[in-house]
Formats: sequence, structure tokens, C-alpha cells
Amino acid sequence: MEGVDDGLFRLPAAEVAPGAMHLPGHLDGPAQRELLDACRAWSRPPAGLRTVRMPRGGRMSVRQVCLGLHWYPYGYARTAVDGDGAPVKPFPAWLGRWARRAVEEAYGKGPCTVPYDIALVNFYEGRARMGMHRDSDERSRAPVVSFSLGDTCVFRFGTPSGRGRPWTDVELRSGDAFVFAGPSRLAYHGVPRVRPGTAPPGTGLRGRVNVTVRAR
Ligand SMILES: O=C(O)CCC(=O)C(=O)O
Ligand SMILES: [Fe+2]
Repeated sequence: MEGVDDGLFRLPAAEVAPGAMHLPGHLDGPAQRELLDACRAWSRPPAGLRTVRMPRGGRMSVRQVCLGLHWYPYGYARTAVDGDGAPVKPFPAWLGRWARRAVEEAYGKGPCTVPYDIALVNFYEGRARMGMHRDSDERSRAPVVSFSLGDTCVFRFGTPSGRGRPWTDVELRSGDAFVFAGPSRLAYHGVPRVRPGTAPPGTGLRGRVNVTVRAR
């Protein structure tokens, strides 16, 4: 059935912007559940889920937990400096392998050797969204790899030159990976909308979870 994605057929990978690849259905059901179970464990204290306060007093609507290094606006620390102050949880080697596999699939240029060592895990509940921003607090310009779980979202991917247009909106579903590097490594991106109740039943999840894997 052409054009129909009922979860049995994987849509092809698509280049959304130069060096920005959408990999629909990259994680199968068991892998999604494994990652989600890990996210639930990571979200517990110490150094668990927190609300991120912005320097000007606003709050991010997502709640977040970090692995490897703790991100805060705008930098990285070894402890949850804007949370309970506990040491950040370790970055698991398997998640690095998952990220390298996504990079290999995205670009088809052979083995990826990036030493991934940071993950940001974002929990979107209710009306949570994420404004246009760049992932620019890492020194490394290695590809960023994002895995989506739960509800479908609209992911807005723009250019490095500014928050505004042009941009492309893509729907990220549970199991999708998105990899961006090269000319798009510092492109602005955000999540203007999450579609409530669209998570696959098997996930047992309300809302959306996103894991972005980076190298410092
Ligand atoms: O939730 C997403 O898909 C994007 C998350 C993101 O851009 C980030 O954590 O920097
Ligand atoms: Fe980002």
C-alpha cells in the first residue's frame, strides 16, 4: 500500500537538510522498550529528572535528565549543578554503540568511531515543547543522534543562520532516529508540537521521550 506506514513497512531514510538524516522506524519494538525502561531508571534520583531553569527566569517545559555530563544553560558539568548537586549518571557504552549504528545507517560511509559520551533525555508531558535552539555547548562537531519514543511530535529543522525560516517540519514517531552533522550540525531545531495519545500501545507511555546522544 503505497504511502501507508502502518508500522510493518519502514519508510526510507530522508535527508531533511544537508547532513540531517531522518531514519524512520530505526529502533524496533523491543529496542524501544529497552531504551524506555532505561530512561525510567535514569529519571530517578539522585541526579534524576529536573525542570531546567533558564538564565532569564523562564523554565523549559520539558523535564530532563543527563548522562555522562550534566547540561545546564549553557554548558556542561560533572554534577547536577542546577538540580540536587549529585554526580551525573554514567553514560552507558551500549548507548554509544546504538548512536554509532544510527550514524552508519544515516550516512552509509562505513564504521563510525565517534566516542559518544553524553546523553540528554527529555520528557515531554502535557503541552511541553522545545523552542528553536542549537546544540552548541559541545566542543566536538561529531553528529548528534536523537532517538524518539512514545507520542509522535513535529520536529522543526532549520538552518545554522537563525531561528527563523526556512525550516522543514518532520514527524518523529516512536522508534525514529534523527542524525545531524556537517553543514547541519549547528542548525536551529525545535519541537513545536507533540501529538497526544499517539504513542504505540506497547510502550505504555503517555507523552514523548527523546534521547539525544552527543560527543563532548
Ligand atoms: O526532543 C527532540 O526531538 C529534540 C531535543 C533537542 O533538540 C535537544 O535535546 O537538544
Ligand atoms: Fe537540540
